[in-house]
Amino acid sequence: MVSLSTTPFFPLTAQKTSPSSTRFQPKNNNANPFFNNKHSKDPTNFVCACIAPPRNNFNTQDSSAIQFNGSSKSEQLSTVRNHEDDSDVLIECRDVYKSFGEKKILNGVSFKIRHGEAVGIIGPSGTGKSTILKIIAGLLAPDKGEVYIRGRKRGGLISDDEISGLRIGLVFQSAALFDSLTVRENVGFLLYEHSRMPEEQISELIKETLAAVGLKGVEERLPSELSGGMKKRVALARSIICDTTKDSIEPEVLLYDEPTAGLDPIASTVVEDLIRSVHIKGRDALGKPGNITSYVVVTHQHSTIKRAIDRLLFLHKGQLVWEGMTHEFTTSTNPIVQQFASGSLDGPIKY
Ligand SMILES: Nc1ncnc2c1ncn2[C@@H]1O[C@H](COP(=O)(O)OP(=O)(O)OP(=O)(O)O)[C@@H](O)[C@H]1O
Repeated sequence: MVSLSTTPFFPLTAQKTSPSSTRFQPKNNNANPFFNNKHSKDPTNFVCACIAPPRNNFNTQDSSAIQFNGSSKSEQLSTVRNHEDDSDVLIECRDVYKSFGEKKILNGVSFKIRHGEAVGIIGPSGTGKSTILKIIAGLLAPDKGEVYIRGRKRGGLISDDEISGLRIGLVFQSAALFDSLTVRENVGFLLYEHSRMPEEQISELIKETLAAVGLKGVEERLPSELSGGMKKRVALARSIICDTTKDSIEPEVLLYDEPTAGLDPIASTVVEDLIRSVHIKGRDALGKPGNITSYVVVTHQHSTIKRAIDRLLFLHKGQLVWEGMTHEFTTSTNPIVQQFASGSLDGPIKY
């Protein structure tokens, strides 16, 4: 199943104008949330895709600990414990390179995201964290290197819709809601547009999904009537809602780009707990297990790292320079990690 830009069911080609639905009409016409994305001015960038056939034999154990070898000069990584098999790998980036014009952003990034993982990508500003998320989501193509989705090499951006088996959703930092649509219409957008579910059933599902992210009675509000934290929760609801009438529900990986940026500490905690609660290892506000198989969070916030992430990938100058479990982050002897963790001006990271 192809995924989206902000929701797992987003159509392959992005909307160039406000959504025009046969089931609902926007109240005004300034609504394309995809123009709000941090770097993209061209809506045609918002094609998406990903997937590969289902593979059985998932290992649902936590990921193994991988730690940095302590050498900041070589910035080499050593894997302390290898997985015996890769049958639980949902996404793999292998030696990914990306430049924008003359500017080299990613310089050979490799990592795997496994079934059940909660992974964070951290590192200094401009080091390519959002870029790698967009490459995973299929919004950008790497210049070199490959992305494998459940063991299958992704061939392109929108060309992958014939393969299925994993949904990948990207939750943008800006929440990227359609301004002219109500919360109900935003959350149910793709079900209204692309499913055969009856409207009543969609409405019920929207209500349930909003309740799962702790929002009740806001269905008919416009995004402008919500706080920043509420918008992020609506965006999260839109990402996790899915067509429950389908025979099989595919596993889903959610990619969060700075989900707590701009929020006060308490609102951040709410969002961090929500991210945990919609994961398969969590429980939502209604006490039900979440349906997000694995997730990846790009963040700068210590609270988010501590509260919502189990394993960290540290990117610096377009390379993976450290990876390890979250509890290893603050005790790492790697000077890059130490400087970043302490916020010191002295160290290898220069601005
Ligand atoms: N579509 C694009 N066109 C041109 N340059 C881009 C584009 N997307 C990203 N960049 C540039 O690539 C670099 C990396 O951007 P990216 O957003 O991936 O960094 P980041 O690590 O997420 O940064 P931050 O932590 O500040 O959000 C930046 O210099 C950015 O300006």
